[in-house]
Amino acid sequence: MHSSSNENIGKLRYIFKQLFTIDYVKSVLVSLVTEYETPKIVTIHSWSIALTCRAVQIAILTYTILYVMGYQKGYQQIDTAMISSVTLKVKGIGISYNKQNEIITIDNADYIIPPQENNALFIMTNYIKTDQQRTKCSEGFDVRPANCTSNADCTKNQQTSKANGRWTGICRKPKNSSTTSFGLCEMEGWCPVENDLIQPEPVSDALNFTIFVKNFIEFPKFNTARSNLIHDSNYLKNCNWNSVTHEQCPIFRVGDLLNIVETDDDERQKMLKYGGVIRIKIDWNCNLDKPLSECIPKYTFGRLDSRSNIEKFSFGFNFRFASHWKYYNQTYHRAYRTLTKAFGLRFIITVTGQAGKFNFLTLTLNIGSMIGVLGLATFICDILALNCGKKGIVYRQEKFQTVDLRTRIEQLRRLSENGRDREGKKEDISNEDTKQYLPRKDLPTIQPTYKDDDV
Ligand SMILES: Nc1ncnc2c1ncn2[C@@H]1O[C@H](COP(=O)(O)OP(=O)(O)OP(=O)(O)O)[C@@H](O)[C@H]1O
Repeated sequence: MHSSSNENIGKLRYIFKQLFTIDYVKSVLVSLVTEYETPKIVTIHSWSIALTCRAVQIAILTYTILYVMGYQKGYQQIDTAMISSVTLKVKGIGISYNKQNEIITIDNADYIIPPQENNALFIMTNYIKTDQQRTKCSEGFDVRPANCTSNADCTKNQQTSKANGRWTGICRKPKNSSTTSFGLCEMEGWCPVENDLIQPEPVSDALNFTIFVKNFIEFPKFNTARSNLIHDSNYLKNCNWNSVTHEQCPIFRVGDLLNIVETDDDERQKMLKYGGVIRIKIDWNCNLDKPLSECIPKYTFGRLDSRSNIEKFSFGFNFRFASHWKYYNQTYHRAYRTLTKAFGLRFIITVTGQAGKFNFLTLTLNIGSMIGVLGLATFICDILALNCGKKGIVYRQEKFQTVDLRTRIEQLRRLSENGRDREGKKEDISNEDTKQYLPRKDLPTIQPTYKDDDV
């Protein structure tokens, strides 16, 4: 076992020595500058394989030219790292009524809360205002645990999270009512408690409010900046966005946006009454190989909240805020506040986009990829030609050339026998390692005594 592995190593050494003589290395170096090698091409005369190959090549070329180069503009460098700034301003006068049914006129400073936000805007279209002061009063009707028949009920349920103030432990009942009748627990805090069980009607004219969207963008890779404002101030002063006639006007009527995002009249009215969230998407898709004036935004709109008939638990959009003031006179001072529960439309503005410009490097890379993908045709046709059909075996024989190691070794052996290497020079066969693989002159056969597997 051990001697046979030594024998194998010896054989390999001999072969390598034969292959890598100094003269051989020299000849390889000379051939590097004097010989050009090219792959052998096998031509197969078969119309079916040829047509398949052409069909695949045409499909690849069509895909590359029409889709990659034409539609995807594979010759352009793309900049998606767009920088954007958005400023929003709303105009319009709204009319609402107070509890005494008096007309209240509100303007943008009243209904835009807060006055400025990042890429968002809230327009208050409905509200419940409650003037309050710090004192003791009954809990709200909608706070269920506040229903009581005795003081004990109010002490027991003190920990409710819906409480509007600190409960005093007293059950307040209407005057002259019996001991068994229901009352409400007393609380200490801002009184009276807000009553939002009756929803007022939304601000009329809210649909005619207009939103001015000012958007600036920059594509830093191409050092190009654009704005959504058209350089025609007379036009801008009088226009309102419309998807057909004024699609580049940056002033949007609230009613038009509601019509786009919600087709149902009843649902639109509920959005004004209970609030809602609307998305304004500004999309810049610029081909900077064309004139810069053609780099214009596209506006799309959508609803970002659930409809009232789908979401029963919580629909619309509302929040509370309070404005505080203090009243002083010579004898006392008191703290007051006006609590407002605001319902309205929240607009979220998102800006997306990309710009493309001709770039030679991108073009050559895509052409290189196309040439690489063309090799797929040969790959597919080779599989078909060599493995499918009756002639497959014939094509395989022609295409693949088997290197017969046994013959090659025999050649080397003969060379050694003559005492000359492949360049015709005298071979040194004095080495013991080499000697053991030389044919033994006393044996009648010239067949090698080792198998392919040994090599
Ligand atoms: N929401 C809007 N609807 C209609 N026009 C608007 C709106 N917002 C602004 N504008 C008008 O667009 C123009 C540019 O507005 P910009 O805010 O830049 O100027 P401004 O003089 O500060 O505006 P203003 O004082 O009228 O609010 C002004 O004529 C302004 O009145």
